[in-house]
Formats: sequence, C-alpha cells, structure tokens
Amino acid sequence: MENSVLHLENADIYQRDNLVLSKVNLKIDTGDFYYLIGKTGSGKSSLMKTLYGDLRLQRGTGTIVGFDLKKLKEKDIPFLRRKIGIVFQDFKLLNDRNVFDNLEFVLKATGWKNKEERKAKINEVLEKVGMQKQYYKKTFELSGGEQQRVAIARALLNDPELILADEPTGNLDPKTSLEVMHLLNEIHKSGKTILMATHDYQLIVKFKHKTIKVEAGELFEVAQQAKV
Ligand SMILES: Nc1ncnc2c1ncn2[C@@H]1O[C@H](COP(=O)(O)OP(=O)(O)OP(=O)(O)O)[C@@H](O)[C@H]1O
Repeated sequence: MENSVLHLENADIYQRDNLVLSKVNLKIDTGDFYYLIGKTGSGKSSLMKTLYGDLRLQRGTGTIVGFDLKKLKEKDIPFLRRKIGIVFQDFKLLNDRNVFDNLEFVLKATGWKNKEERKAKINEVLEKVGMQKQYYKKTFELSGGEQQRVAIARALLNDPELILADEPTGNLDPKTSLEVMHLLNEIHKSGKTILMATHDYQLIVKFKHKTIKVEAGELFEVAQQAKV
C-alpha cells in the first residue's frame, strides 16, 4: 500500500449538487503513467479538481500523496499542492512576468528562502524542459508549446510525488503536442508518476500507457490505445 500515491475507493465526484462520477475506484502507484480519457463533459476535469483539492470529496474515500481527501481543509491545500505538480491546458502562467520570475514566484510561495538555491532549482527545471536559454522572456513572447514547457518546469519545482496534467496538449497543434508529450514521457522515465487527462488519440496511439476511461458517470480501466 505504501507504494500507492493515489487511492480512491467508491469515491463520488460532484460538481455542486450534480453527481458527475459515481463509485470511482482507482489506484495509482509510484512510477505509473495513466491516461484519463473520456468525451467532453464526461468528468475528467471534475476528477482532477477533486484530486488537487478544488472540489471536495463528499462520499467514498480518497488518499493522495499522503493526504486524506475527505478530511482535507482549506489550510491543507497549499501543502497538498507542494507534493503534486499540476499542468493545465491553458498553462496558467503569470503574463506580467518573465519565465524566471514565474518560477521564482512559486518557490518563494513554497518556502524557498535562499536566493542561490532558488536560482539553481530554476536552472535545473528549465534545463529539463529545454527552456534554460529563454529564462528572461515574458510569457507572451513564447509560443504555446514553450509556455507549456515552462508550466511543466513549474510543476517540477518541488519534486512532486505525482503530476496531474489536465489536457496538457489541448491548446497545441499536433506537432507541438508530440513534442510536449515526448517531454512528459522523458519525465516519466526519470521516475515521475503521471496522470494525464487527454482527448488526443494521436498521443494515445503513439505513446502507450495504461488507460482509464470515464463514461456514463463511471470510471474503468480500458485497453491501451482505447478510443476516446
Ligand atoms: N462549475 C460547475 N458547476 C456545475 N457543473 C459543472 C461545473 N463544471 C462542470 N460541470 C459539469 O460537470 C460535468 C463534467 O464536466 P468536466 O469539466 O469534469 O468534464 P470533462 O470531461 O473534463 O470535459 P472537457 O473535456 O470538456 O474538459 C459536465 O456535465 C459539466 O457540465
């Protein structure tokens, strides 16, 4: 059990009073890469939001990176988010700052007091995503693919136990999507655990990983390369 970073049992996923997914059972172990597939509106984002504490888990049980989702309090959420890295479809970078400052903002907010250590960590993660030479650029000067690389670098800053990526290629063209997917694959091979929601059949076929699907209010494991 100590191997699992995420474990849901009979978890009901709600948006306000609407039951979106019922009785979700899911276990993700250290080193896994799972795709989460399903049609628009099927509940992928709702599940992700529950996992990072944006929606409350009201019924069933759930633990993620050592946190009990049922007992999660508002004050726990920043601590939970230090142990998971989140990557969004629309990048969610701060557009009034450059790349370095976007990353330093997160480190300062998560208790990194030493400037040299912050600098070294930022260099390290930017190198991992191939963006170290562009540290001074404002985010609006970057292409979508470059912005997503920076967002992935940001997700890596606190050495997360789990990366949640919600449609990370959803705003990218097919070629750039493949590049970003190569990057996520490399990160996985370096030992990270990843849950990635996607619609992108091109990626599912090219990069084979275990796959779970949401459909008609339920979540279940399907064959690799299953159709969305
Ligand atoms: N803030 C909200 N309040 C109430 N209902 C919502 C809210 N957000 C989403 N829903 C509903 O919850 C259901 C699941 O939506 P969700 O965004 O989780 O689906 P999804 O699979 O991520 O879709 P997409 O691929 O389009 O992002 C939908 O029926 C949607 O209308």
